[in-house]
Amino acid sequence: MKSVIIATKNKGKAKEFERLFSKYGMEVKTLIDFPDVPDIEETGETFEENAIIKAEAIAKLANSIVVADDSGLAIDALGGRPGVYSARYAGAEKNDEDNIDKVLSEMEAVNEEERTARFYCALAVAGPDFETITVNGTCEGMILNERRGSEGFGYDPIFYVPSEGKTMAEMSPKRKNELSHRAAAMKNLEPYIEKLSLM
Ligand SMILES: O=c1nc[nH]c2c1ncn2[C@H]1C[C@H](O)[C@@H](COP(=O)(O)OP(=O)(O)OP(=O)(O)O)O1
Ligand SMILES: [Mg+2]
Repeated sequence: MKSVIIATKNKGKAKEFERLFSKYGMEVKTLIDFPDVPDIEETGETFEENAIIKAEAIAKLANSIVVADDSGLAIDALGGRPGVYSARYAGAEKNDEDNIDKVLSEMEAVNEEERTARFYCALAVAGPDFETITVNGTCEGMILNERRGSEGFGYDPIFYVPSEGKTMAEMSPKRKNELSHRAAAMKNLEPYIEKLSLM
């Protein structure tokens, strides 16, 4: 089976990519299996820049084609925060529960109709002999006042998708992978999957 390296240490993302790439008959390897690989500092100002930084750094180390995902939550009432700081919003140790608590407290006084938000996902593909490419995907939703559901990861329990009547943590993993920002970005990656003969 063909395989692809995803430059992530996030177990939630890894699980989703396993499913998303299995559609192309591809197996996913991540940095979770390579604990010695150092954390790549995400110094970019945009999701795209950070995805490129991660993909290129790991592609260089592995001398291989690498995909990286940089993603996060942009809340309108918070001026787009937590944005590129989503993972470290409540501190450097990257704690999903603390991040959610911080968002909930900042959103406490915000009216229902002003609780609009979207998830962003930038994917970068880097490799030894081509120019790095990037694609994007988004998913629109609303920030709830409390957690709902136990699937998924990150901000999923407070991210409500009106068309589904569910938070992302209440959806099946299969359904989330049909409508998420990551799914949308993967759809945009599709033409390149063949072109880069990742398959
Ligand atoms: O589908 C999602 N459902 C809920 N939350 C999500 C999702 N997608 C991204 N997020 C949040 C989690 C984290 O707070 C940040 C990603 O930060 P981001 O730097 O891209 O990932 P990370 O540091 O966890 O792992 P890595 O850089 O090794 O891929 O956005
Ligand atoms: Mg990160």
